[in-house]
Amino acid sequence: MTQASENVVIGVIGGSGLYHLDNLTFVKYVNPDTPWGYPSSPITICSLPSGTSVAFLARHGPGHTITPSSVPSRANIAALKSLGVRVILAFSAVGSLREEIPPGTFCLPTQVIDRTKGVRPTTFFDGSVVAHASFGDPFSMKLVRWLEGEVGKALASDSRGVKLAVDKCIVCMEGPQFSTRAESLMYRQWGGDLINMSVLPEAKLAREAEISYALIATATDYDAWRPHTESVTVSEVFKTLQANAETSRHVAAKVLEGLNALAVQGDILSTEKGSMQYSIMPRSERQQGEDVAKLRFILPEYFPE
Ligand SMILES: CSC[C@H]1O[C@H](OP(=O)(O)O)[C@H](O)[C@@H]1O
Ligand SMILES: Nc1ncnc2[nH]cnc12
Repeated sequence: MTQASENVVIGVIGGSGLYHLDNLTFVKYVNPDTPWGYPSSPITICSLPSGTSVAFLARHGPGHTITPSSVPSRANIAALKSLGVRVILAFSAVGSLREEIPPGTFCLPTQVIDRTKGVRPTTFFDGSVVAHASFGDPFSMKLVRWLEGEVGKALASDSRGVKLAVDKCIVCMEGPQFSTRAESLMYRQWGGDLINMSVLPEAKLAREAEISYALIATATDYDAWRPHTESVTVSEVFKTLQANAETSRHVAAKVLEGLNALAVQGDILSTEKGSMQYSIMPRSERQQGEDVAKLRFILPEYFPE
């Protein structure tokens, strides 16, 4: 296993349609081997105009060959953490469950409803070391509040006229098939505003690794709830995917410099950093050495040699 810190503080995860940040300067690829295997794709280290490096990872692989249920999220989060990443800005193509969120809208959700089906590993603590991370606020609220202003400004400076919706609730479903109309209507009744297949377990694992995580959800379709309208298809999603990816690259280029400065200064990390200290169940001689060694990879401060 390689645990070579690149002194990169910000990680970007790209979803459907967002397979690179080629508007930033390419530096190199790195491919950390983690106790949970290799990430979805080699990670691209890119530099911002100031020379600051950021890490980019394509969630479904560079050729979109990994289904949402098979994304190696533990390896992805562990690999980013091993490079030094403390903040993840994740992008996702999402369906809209609300008339007022048309395709093309960018959203910053603050809540999640879990409709995954237990087929994805959801924790780093599945061996003899047990932990219960707080997840009432599944996104880093300091990060989300900062992004509301900065993403809003970035979108206002772009010619596409994309709107930003805030304080939304995203449903994470098990794909790969899209929802039935009945499910889509039910999610609306539950208070869901958006739907995707990817935010979990990614957000949970980022929390366990004490990484501040926020999602920029980019709406591609109206899912299946609208009467007299065709339910979502991949060709529908593709109509907005490319434009959303270009806007995402514009947003990333605009916000990453400020985000890096804020992360280095530290306050934006303060809710997540240190949060696992009291989430890990007390030590016992029954904890296995190999489990402790794996956890040392993501949380070395709690599992010293
Ligand atoms: C291509 S439509 C369904 C697919 O798109 C989203 O992926 P991502 O979140 O990585 O942008 C959604 O979650 C599904 O995985
Ligand atoms: N309608 C939808 N349901 C789930 N994931 C999606 N990703 C994009 N659109 C989606």
